[in-house]
Amino acid sequence: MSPPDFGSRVFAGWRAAAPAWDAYTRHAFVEGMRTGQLPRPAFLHYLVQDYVFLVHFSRAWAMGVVKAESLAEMRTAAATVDALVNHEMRLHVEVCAKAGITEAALYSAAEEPENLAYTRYVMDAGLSGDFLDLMAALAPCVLGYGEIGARLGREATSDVYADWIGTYAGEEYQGVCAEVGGLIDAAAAARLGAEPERSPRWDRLCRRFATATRLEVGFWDMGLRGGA
Ligand SMILES: Cc1ncc(CO)c(N)n1
Repeated sequence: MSPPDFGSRVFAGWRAAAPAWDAYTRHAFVEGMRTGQLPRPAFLHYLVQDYVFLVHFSRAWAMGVVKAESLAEMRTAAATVDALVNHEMRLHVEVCAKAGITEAALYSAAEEPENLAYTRYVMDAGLSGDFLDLMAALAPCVLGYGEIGARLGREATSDVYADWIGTYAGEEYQGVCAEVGGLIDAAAAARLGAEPERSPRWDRLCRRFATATRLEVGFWDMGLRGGA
């Protein structure tokens, strides 16, 4: 249950088929957090946008509760909503408070186009598809940050962004990733059978995952722009 695949065969397959995966997980923004060279204004711009991202991302996970087809799926989706709104977002609120940005200002921040595009794409995946379509759009976010966090936890050469790295490298977030990896495999097995790669739905699911991965690259690009 450890990165990079969090014990999930389906995630490993989707990840291998997403051309932009390394551009996402090794983006200049990520490397800037690793070395501490990322300009603070870029980080804060990203973090404010990410707060709004997480509001909509939580709504998308809540749609997972709606689209679940078993109590086990419902439980994991509900637990992920809780982890997002009651734990992960604490990072954003606390770091921004130190920079003089209130939670009310975070909640009402104007969304950048890259942010809008990504969250509404994920929401639409759930609205137009089933639980598995939704999971393919959600997976790059959850598990990508788990992979980035775990790597930076090992490889960071600076403690400037230790709060961020600690959130995603920490036991709690890594535990969410392991649980979501298991959820995805079970969801795929229930709908596509024991060899999901052979299902006629497989290519479309890979494309969804690859598109969400490209939107993650855009999100980091947007963050860097905030430092200019
Ligand atoms: C853009 C983005 N992707 C993934 C995560 C992880 O939840 C996040 N906080 N923000």
